[in-house]
Amino acid sequence: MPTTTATTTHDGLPPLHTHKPSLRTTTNRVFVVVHFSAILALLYRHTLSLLHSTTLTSFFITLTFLISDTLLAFMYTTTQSLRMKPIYRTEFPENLKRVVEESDFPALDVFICTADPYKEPPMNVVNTALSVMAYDYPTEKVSVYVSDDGGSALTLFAFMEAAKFASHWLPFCKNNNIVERCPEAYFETDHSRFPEAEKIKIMYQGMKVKVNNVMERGKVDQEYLTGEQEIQAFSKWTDGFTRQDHPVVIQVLLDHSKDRDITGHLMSNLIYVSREKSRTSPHHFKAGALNALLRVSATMTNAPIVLTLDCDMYSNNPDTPLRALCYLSDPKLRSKVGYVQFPQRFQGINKTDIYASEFMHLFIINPWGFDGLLGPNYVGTGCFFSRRAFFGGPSELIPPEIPQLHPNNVVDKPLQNPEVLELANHVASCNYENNSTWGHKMGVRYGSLVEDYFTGYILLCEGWNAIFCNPERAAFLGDAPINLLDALNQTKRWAVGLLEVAFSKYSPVTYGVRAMGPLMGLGFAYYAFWAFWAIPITTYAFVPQLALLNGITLFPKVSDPWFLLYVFVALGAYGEELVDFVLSGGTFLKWWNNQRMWMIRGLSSFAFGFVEYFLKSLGISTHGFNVTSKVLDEDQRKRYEQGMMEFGVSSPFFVPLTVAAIVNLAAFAWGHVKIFRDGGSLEGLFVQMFIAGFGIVNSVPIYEAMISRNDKGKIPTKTSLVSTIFAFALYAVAYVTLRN
Ligand SMILES: O=c1ccn([C@@H]2O[C@H](COP(=O)(O)OP(=O)(O)O[C@H]3O[C@H](CO)[C@@H](O)[C@H](O)[C@H]3O)[C@@H](O)[C@H]2O)c(=O)[nH]1
Ligand SMILES: [Mn+2]
Repeated sequence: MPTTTATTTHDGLPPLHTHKPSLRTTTNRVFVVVHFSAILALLYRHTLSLLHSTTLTSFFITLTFLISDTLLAFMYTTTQSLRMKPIYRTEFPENLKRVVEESDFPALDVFICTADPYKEPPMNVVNTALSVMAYDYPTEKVSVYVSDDGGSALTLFAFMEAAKFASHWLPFCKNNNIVERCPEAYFETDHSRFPEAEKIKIMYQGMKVKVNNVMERGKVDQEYLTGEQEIQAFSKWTDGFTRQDHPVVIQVLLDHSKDRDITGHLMSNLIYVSREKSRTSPHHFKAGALNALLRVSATMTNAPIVLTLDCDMYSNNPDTPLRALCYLSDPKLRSKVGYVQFPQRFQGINKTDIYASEFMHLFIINPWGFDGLLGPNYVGTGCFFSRRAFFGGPSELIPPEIPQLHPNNVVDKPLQNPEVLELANHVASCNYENNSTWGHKMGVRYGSLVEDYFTGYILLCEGWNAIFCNPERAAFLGDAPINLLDALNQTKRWAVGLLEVAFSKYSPVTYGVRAMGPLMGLGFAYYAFWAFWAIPITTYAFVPQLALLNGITLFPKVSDPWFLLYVFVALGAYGEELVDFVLSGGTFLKWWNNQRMWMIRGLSSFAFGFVEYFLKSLGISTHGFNVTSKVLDEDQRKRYEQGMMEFGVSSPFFVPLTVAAIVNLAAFAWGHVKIFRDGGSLEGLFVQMFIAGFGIVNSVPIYEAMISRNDKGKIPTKTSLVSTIFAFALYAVAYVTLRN
């Protein structure tokens, strides 16, 4: 039986949270010993055959499998660390007000990042902001900061409209106790039982039309502006203003000391920030944006709790800050907890999640595993930080360069005080960080395209703990890519960013293990070396098949006892994943697609990520943060909902996938010919036939997209042709090398 440890804050006070270990802990631990022994036996066998290889070809083939299987074993070991002590938490937000007076709740600064109005429609960003402004939290304590790295007047315009709409939307939500506080999501369903709902819906749609008009024109015309103040706000967009080169823009859109909603209640602060940009200084993408916000917010409100959100992650539950507080205000945890991470969960995923973008392992399963150790990784959004965590480890504060940025500083001036605004502008300038430790010892860390992973990891290394909070009703809902190319580009960016950490002096296998112990270190290494999957996946996608085409046997016969070992190792690994996945709330089909996407990424995102990383290290190319598009194409959306894989464009990503699909099919067919026509024995070729067959089953969407589809999402003929040529070339190379 699991033991339940309830944490009571003080004598007699009700508990704020509890947690229990996973029931599978013991099974997991026993299984890893058995399974790992089998893996070692397999590697031993490879080593023996390597030593006894008779020809150069067999030597190289064995070496390839030895390397691939060693990498598989390494990745396997890293994931096991997260199976050793998973825990599940529950919190009791309903008890919070009995433990902490509402007036003692800490203030909350919310950061929302956006970077490009054409890839991240301003109306979506507005929805995210409105959903958090409507939190069930004392309004005077909430400040929402929008960081616009796109430096777009269109986004500012949308937010001016949003500020007006908020004065209707916020009281409507609170007075009617609406759960769904993101207007777009709310109005998707019918709400005729609230008389005002219709009126507000019309208002919302009016705002949408206005914003979309401005978007279409690409600029904010004077006719849309009311009053001197609004005109003034856009005066910074002069002719020389571009997204890469522009001054700081900070605009207070709502000021809680004076702006009231239509029922007369004060509203939370809403502040638009676009940090200064110049082509000559590095801006460090989202990490830079967050650091600028950390400083700007410090000068204006300096709330002790900071929530970071991506523009596409709206709040789906108004009590979320209370849940975070259940941990952040617990006196037993308070001084050690650096952040409380909520999982990324998504809206609009299709029934079987064809692109595996729910990332069940990344966002749910592994965080449970981390949570039983020191805490989950930070995933960039939906995370409540203690501001203090950005300034050195729990026992050693690194003071910022000016006292106003100190996490304990109390801001005693109003938001729009000229001195405050002047300082806010100063700390958002692009030279501010020169000769400072921002991004290195302080704030969000620089040097990786996955600033989230890197920063969370470093905070944990510094001695902070973190909490994984996964309430039943999703706290936040975000957008996932709905076409294959977007999905693969996203994982390629992650793969590159993770390699940047893997090969830095902070590598989890060295630095991480030293700082946090082997289990945490390995858990983080699993991600750092993510791109390494490319090697075994590519090997298994091509080598057994090319050997089969040339009649060469690579694996033990079915009657050989070693065959059983192979079966056990493979089924064990796959089976364990399946059990984990399904018991964590997934379905069999989602799991199936998840494993397919793992292979697809291996052949594309991971492989290309690898190449890109090494080209960059050699100084041959550079890489940037390519923002994922959140714009929905209606046709694409329909195909996505029907579960069709979207190719459409010709991209190098699709070539290895298509080549693999062709080679596997050819090998499988040729294997049959050999067995049935030439009377070959299935015994020896069984494993290779099985692998090719498995490849084929996984490639079904690719065959469909090559041959039987006629919609815009099919594989372009050019890609099919190029891939066929590559497949032949591979065959030719194999023929020449394997047959002698
Ligand atoms: O120069 C930049 C680039 C991006 N962003 C913002 O970063 C967020 C994430 O970008 P997105 O294109 O949505 O990337 P995803 O791959 O979907 O994001 C995941 O991966 C990122 C790291 O690669 C993390 O920052 C995110 O939180 C995490 O959800 C968005 O809000 C962007 O507006 C900026 O503010 N400035
Ligand atoms: Mn995103």
